[in-house]
Amino acid sequence: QNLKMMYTSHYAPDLVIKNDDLAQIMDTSDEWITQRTGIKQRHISLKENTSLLATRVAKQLLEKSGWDVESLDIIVVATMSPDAYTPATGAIVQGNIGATNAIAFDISAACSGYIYALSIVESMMKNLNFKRGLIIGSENLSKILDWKDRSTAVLFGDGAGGTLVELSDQEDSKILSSDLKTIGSKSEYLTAGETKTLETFPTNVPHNFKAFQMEGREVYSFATREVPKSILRAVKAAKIDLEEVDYFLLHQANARIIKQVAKKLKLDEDKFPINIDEYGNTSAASEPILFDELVQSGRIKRGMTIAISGFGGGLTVGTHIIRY
Ligand SMILES: O=C(O)C1CCN(c2ccc(-c3cc(CO)ccc3Cl)cn2)CC1
Repeated sequence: QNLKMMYTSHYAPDLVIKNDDLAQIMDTSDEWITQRTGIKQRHISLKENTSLLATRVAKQLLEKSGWDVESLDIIVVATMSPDAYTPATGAIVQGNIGATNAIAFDISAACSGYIYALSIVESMMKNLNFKRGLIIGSENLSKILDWKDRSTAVLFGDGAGGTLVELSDQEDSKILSSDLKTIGSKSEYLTAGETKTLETFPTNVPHNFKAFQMEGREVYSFATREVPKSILRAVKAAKIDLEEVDYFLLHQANARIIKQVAKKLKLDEDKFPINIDEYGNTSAASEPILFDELVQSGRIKRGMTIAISGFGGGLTVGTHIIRY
């Protein structure tokens, strides 16, 4: 049995903050942000937390598919900005949409979260004889950023993207191969939300929540080194040639990184779509948002072979080769 990507959808909050808006509140410029990242604007959530962004995507997917919500067997939300330690954002979504027959939980793999979630859902659906699943990448990064740190605050945005998947006997559409890798020795390079306290019986819980921090140069070089390797491992495992991949959907962390990966693989940049200009870096939401935009625009068609890669906090990297 094979996992088939059935429907895609995405949602970004209405408030759009342009680079010039940020230049009003911190020492940065549209020119610097555009040149160094490719970002022109980002969506910022004022009232919708991570579960609400994810719930909108879930409702859009149920609308688009016509599926009965009670036919869902599993819901996984990939996020590094959950509503809370508990309940899981996925469980909140399950309650919001009334998917009473679905088990629901979160996974935490930062910008590779959607990629890792796809593998977890595929394995659990095959093992537990599930039929239908919902995977959502959802982030409220604006709530965990240090808005005084211009080196990171300008890079991120809020949003959610999701996919309805179905286990099917058909051979036409499936995950051809998966490559997942974690380098925990470099985990300190990208952190957020660490709660430190030295008190034995702390009186003020939660302790001082630590905002997002990143060793940009280290993460940047990790990405340009590890992403091409992950793609090559996945292509080899799929027993196809690199040239047979129609599109490479890379985590939208930085436009220059995406171009550098294309160059390293000696492939045409047209095969590496970029929408970071519109959304900024939305971490776990970035791959499913890009995937939906390419399906909706008709650039990705049934029968095509796509590579979808995530990379970031952990540090983690992962690639699926999917025959769509
Ligand atoms: O050019 C410059 O000076 C700077 C150099 C540093 N840059 C970076 C560095 C790392 C990331 C990044 C972030 C995540 C987190 O989701 C995941 C994956 C990556 Cl590769 C994004 N930008 C921005 C431009």
